[in-house]
Amino acid sequence: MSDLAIQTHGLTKRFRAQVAVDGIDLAVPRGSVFGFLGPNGSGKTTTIRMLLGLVGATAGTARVLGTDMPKGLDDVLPRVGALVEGPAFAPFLSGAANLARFDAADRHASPSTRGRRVAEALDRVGLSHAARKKAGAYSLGMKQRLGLANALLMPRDLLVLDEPTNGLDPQGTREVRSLIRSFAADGTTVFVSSHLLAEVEQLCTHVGVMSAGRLVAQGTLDEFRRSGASRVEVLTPDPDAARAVLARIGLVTDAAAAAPVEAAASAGDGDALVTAALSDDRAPGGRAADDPAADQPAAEAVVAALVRDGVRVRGFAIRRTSLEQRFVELTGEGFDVVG
Ligand SMILES: Nc1ncnc2c1ncn2[C@@H]1O[C@H](COP(=O)(O)OP(=O)(O)OP(=O)(O)O)[C@@H](O)[C@H]1O
Repeated sequence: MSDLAIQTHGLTKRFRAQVAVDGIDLAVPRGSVFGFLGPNGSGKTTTIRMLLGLVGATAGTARVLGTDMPKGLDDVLPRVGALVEGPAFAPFLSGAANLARFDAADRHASPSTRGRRVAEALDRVGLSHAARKKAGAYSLGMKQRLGLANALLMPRDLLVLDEPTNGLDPQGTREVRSLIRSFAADGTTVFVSSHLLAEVEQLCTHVGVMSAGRLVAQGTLDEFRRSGASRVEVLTPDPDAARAVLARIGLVTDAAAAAPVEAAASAGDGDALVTAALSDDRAPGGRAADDPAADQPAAEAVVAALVRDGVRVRGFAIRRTSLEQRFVELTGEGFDVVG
């Protein structure tokens, strides 16, 4: 059995002249909560629609739960719960009656256990109290939870959720996120798209970043945290000697600062800030696989080398690129970072 819940190779979708999804190689590990992150229009929904067989791919392959798609749709879909663009609920039917209708449309679902399935799914998303209320009178958050209940009518190995908190107020957002955490805690793989970096940071173990139809990076969230470029900052009255030492141990120093530094709290008269790039700017899963950062010295070795050569070190810091900056670098676009 493959240890990937979703795997694609060169998956592509063209709408006439426009390439909506451009040859992506996704690898979503089983048991992960995989955040599919990208700005609006970057191709997330189109990818999800291809994975679920709602639209055909122009090129490339996709495997879902170890089965080739769309050939294996009938076998795979019963094991996949999906929330894509909110299911169409009948507003004049109760929440429970809506779920019963969806359940009845599933040929794998036995009618004799329908009532129990519906009640359990409503309970799971905290809607038991509103089971008899008309769906049209539900709040947006309740409708979204009803959609999740619909995805949970049967036991699932994989949940595919397209922007599940879109349009929700903060309370509804919190509820839906905590539900997603509870699904993951049960061992279900969750593939969730979002344009919110904060959401992915809070929820996900893995992340894939889309930009203009391309998957520009993917990996664990921890890999992303470690992947940004770092800079060494040395506050010293001996900037020329410091630069010479940094260059000797293989760091590329920045051009000399134009003026002595006054901002740093520890800066004294004549102190200057010498800076150098510590690690290469690389992304997990990116195509530049060679890793020049592996040869670079550890931070403590930098300090030791400076002191050994008599450089007076009055301040030392490693500054890491923030995750937000990292995503902006990758996508070339600003992200909504709140939410
Ligand atoms: N049926 C279609 N016909 C033509 N173009 C489409 C169609 N569906 C999507 N597109 C285009 O493909 C691109 C990717 O859209 P998609 O909806 O997949 O992005 P997204 O990342 O999900 O964005 P959003 O968060 O806004 O939904 C967009 O430029 C969109 O206009």
